[in-house]
Formats: sequence, C-alpha cells, structure tokens
Amino acid sequence: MITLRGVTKRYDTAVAVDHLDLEIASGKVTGFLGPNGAGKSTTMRMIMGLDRPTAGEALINGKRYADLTHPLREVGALLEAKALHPGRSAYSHLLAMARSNGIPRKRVEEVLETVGLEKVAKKKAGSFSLGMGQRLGIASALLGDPQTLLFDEPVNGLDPDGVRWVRELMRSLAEEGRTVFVSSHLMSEMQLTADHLVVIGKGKLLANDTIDQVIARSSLTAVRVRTPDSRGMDDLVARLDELSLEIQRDSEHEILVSGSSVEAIGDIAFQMNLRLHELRVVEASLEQAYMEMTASSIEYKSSKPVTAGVAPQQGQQQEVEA
Ligand SMILES: Nc1ncnc2c1ncn2[C@@H]1O[C@H](COP(=O)(O)OP(=O)(O)OP(=O)(O)O)[C@@H](O)[C@H]1O
Repeated sequence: MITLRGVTKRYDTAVAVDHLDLEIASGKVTGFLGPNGAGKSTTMRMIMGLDRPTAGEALINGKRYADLTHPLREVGALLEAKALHPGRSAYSHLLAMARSNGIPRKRVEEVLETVGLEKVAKKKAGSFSLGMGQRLGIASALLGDPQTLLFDEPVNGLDPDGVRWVRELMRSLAEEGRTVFVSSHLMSEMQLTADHLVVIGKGKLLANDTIDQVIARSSLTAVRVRTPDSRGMDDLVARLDELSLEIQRDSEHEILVSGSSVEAIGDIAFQMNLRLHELRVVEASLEQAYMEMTASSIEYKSSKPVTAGVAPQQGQQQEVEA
C-alpha cells in the first residue's frame, strides 16, 4: 500500500503537488491520470524518495522510502528514462543493481526473460530502441520482486504487442496481490488495465474512484427516454423541467435527461401513466468523463481540435441497457 498524507511540493514559481491525501491499495492496478504538468511525475518521485515533499509524507507500506531496509525488494519503479550507461549491456546493468542490493544473479536472468530481453541481454543498452529501453526499465523495477510497483508512462514507445504485454503484466502483478500504481495519458489503455483511477489536476486530487464511478459522475452520462405518446412526452418534459433536470429533446417521442437515473425517471413515467418504449442509460466514455473533469486544469490548451472529429462528441456516448 502507498499512503500519501498531505503531500505538497512547492517550487519557487509553482505548486506542483497540493495537499494530496491518498491510499493506493494492494491487489489492484491504480491508474494515475492528469493533464501535462498536473504533478504525476513529481508525486511518483516523492514516493520513491527522489524529491522531498515541502509538506506531508509519502509512505510505502507505512514507511518512508528512506527508512526501507531493502528498498529494491520492497518497491520498484519505472520513472523517466533511466540514466543507463550506454556502453553497458542490459545484463551487466541489472547484475550491478542486483549485486548492490544482495539479489542473486539468477533473478537477473528471470527478469530478462519476463520482459523478453533475454536474446539481447548482452547487447549494449545504448543501442536499444525506446521500447527495448522501456522493457529494461521494467526489468529493473521487477528485479527485487517488490510488493509495490510504480510505472510512469510504461507503454511509451511500445508497439501494440508491447502495449498488450504491459497490460497483462500489470494485471498479473496486481493479481499476485501487489500494489501497482501506473500513470498514463492513454485513456483507452487505462480503461482496459486499471481497476481504480486517481485523477489529479494542477497538483490537486480530482477523483479517486473506480472507472464506473468516474463515468457515472459525468454530466455526459444521461438517460434516454422514448415513448410513442408525444402528448405524454410533453407532460413528462414539463415534470422533469420542474425538477430542474437538464433535458435534450431529440424528437417529439425522444429525450435525453442528465442528472437523474433510470429508476427515478421510470417511476415518474409510471405515476404519469406514460407508456415507454425505451428507458436506458447512455454512458459517457471514460475519455469524455476525464476531459470534463480536467477541463479547468489544463495548462496548455489548443483553441480548437486539430482535426474535425478528434474531440469526443456527445453522440459518441456508449449506450448501456439499464
Ligand atoms: N524541478 C522543478 N522546478 C520547477 N518546477 C518544476 C520542477 N519539476 C516539475 N515542476 C513543475 O511542476 C509541475 C508538475 O510537473 P510534473 O512533471 O510532476 O507533471 P506531470 O503530471 O508528470 O506532467 P506530464 O504529464 O507532462 O509528464 C509542472 O508545472 C512543472 O513545470
């Protein structure tokens, strides 16, 4: 488990992380999201003892990184591109790390196999592609067989096969009961990989929920109502209007209602004796929910989408049977 208590990082010009209180549980993949400059890397660096919080404390299984007896055996991390000696092979790099942490040589071979680098283990790390470098970084994180793992943008530079491999690795590490905390900008990837999401913006906590909860909280998640009775629909709209619900009238027979539930609207329609042909949740996509949540925290905003259709549209919501 990772615990953050009031963690704050202030630089001369900016507050990078602002009073973060969090518990990142074991046995789960927790996705760490936020726009550029939100403070994700700074938070991870503070957990790993690479940056000192201005206030508060970051704990790994109840201890500060500096107080861990065998740090590499308790926590492993893939942070920004590792400072590797380009003339050293992947094998020598891992062996040096293993030796200085009392980890047997056999484990080096094991992790090289886990990340699929065994055939290039004796090649100089300087000749590695971005993807191979990421795999070596992941091997370093796994070397001490730690209970807690942090990955900052682990799929950066990986091809689709590599992305899928990272996803399966994260999932299996969590299934073994480990704490897996992973940052990413790829919403679709997080939806497939993470059980839980932590979202920050401008250093502040915006969400700490399951993916379903994040989507359900979005105002873009709505209820579609369809009836063959257009008069009855007028009455229903008037009633929902009285309740100050946001209504989008798509046709004389069809509306989309935000801020309510299928149960509540179904009950109202029943009381009004209104025959319904459709009553269903229309979910926002995770990307829409995320964009809505972080809209006011984006530092570098483009005035309009680069290409038409890049920004998610209302009509792209996912329909879910109630
Ligand atoms: N050493 C530093 N000195 C001054 N400001 C810094 C320093 N390191 C980070 N910052 C600032 O702190 C804020 C958070 O940066 P951080 O790199 O943690 O964000 P991030 O969420 O990881 O961003 P990205 O997604 O772009 O990697 C940014 O505004 C950044 O400019």
